[in-house]
Amino acid sequence: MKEPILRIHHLGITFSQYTKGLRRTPLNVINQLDIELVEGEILAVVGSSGSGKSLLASAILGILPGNAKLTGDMYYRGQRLDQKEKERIRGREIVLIPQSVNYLDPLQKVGKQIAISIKNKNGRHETIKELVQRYGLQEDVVNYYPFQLSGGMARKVLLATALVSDSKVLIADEPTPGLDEASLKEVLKDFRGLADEGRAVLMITHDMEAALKIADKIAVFYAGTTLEVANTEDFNDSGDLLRHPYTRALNRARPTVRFAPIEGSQLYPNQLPEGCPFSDRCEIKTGECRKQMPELREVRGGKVRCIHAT
Ligand SMILES: Nc1ncnc2c1ncn2[C@@H]1O[C@H](COP(=O)(O)OP(=O)(O)OP(=O)(O)O)[C@@H](O)[C@H]1O
Ligand code: NI
Repeated sequence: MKEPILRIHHLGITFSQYTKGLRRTPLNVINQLDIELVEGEILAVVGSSGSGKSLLASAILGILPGNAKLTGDMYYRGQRLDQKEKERIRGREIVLIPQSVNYLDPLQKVGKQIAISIKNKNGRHETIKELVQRYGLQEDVVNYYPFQLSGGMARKVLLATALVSDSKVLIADEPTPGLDEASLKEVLKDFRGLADEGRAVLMITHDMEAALKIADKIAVFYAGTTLEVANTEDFNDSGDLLRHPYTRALNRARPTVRFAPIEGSQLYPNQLPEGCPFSDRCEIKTGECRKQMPELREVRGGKVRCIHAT
């Protein structure tokens, strides 16, 4: 097996929040996130709103707010990734396409922002021109300021900026909303191209169909924990190859499978049951599930955090 370029092990995030007066209460929002990124692969991270997808990205890049406390370990190329190292490689070796397009510098023209990312100074102009055409942007978009862009256009600019960088790891947080069908295809193709060049891509998305189209593996997050890491092929109509009851439910909810919604909803971090965070909604839970958080373990070529998975 290939050594992962980025490994997140038992990541936890707790925010200390000021409540009445000067009292601080810790709010544990991420419990146990575990993922591995491998060069040449695309890992999609799926999970409902609030499951911790964007926080994972912020934790990797070292851009969490000051009141966040991290636990667990991260390794980049086998070396422990501390805050200083994160700052050193951010934007160079690990590049983020953020969820919010407010990330673009409002005071700088779009073309200039793309140009900064291009390592090879010769041919900059051509590279930008090519990207602009590829994503169907008007040619004069390079002279726009970010406020003059629509949401979809801004997203394409962010994508273009990340694509021309020389990074080893690309993290894209919800890259697809606001894209038309043709651009979506182009983006997914570009991600595949990056992976085929030997880079690693982490794609955070709500769009299960897009994830299944291009990812090699799918990590399923729920309430701040990784419940399963499955191979894309495991998501077939029967769902028999999937390992976790939540992943199977997600699979059944796909329009092309049965469109069966999942009952109940993900609880807020401070309301989670003891033990397995999914146990309050689970069809196969037993008393045992409430005792402790299950470990993420290998089952049939994937990983699952469920004591009943076989
Ligand atoms: N600065 C913060 N202080 C306190 N709680 C926070 C903070 N940022 C995020 N959270 C909480 O952490 C949890 C995970 O948030 P996160 O943004 O990672 O979710 P997400 O999976 O990216 O959701 P979405 O799909 O909506 O983007 C949520 O419950 C959120 O309310
Ligand atoms: Ni998010």
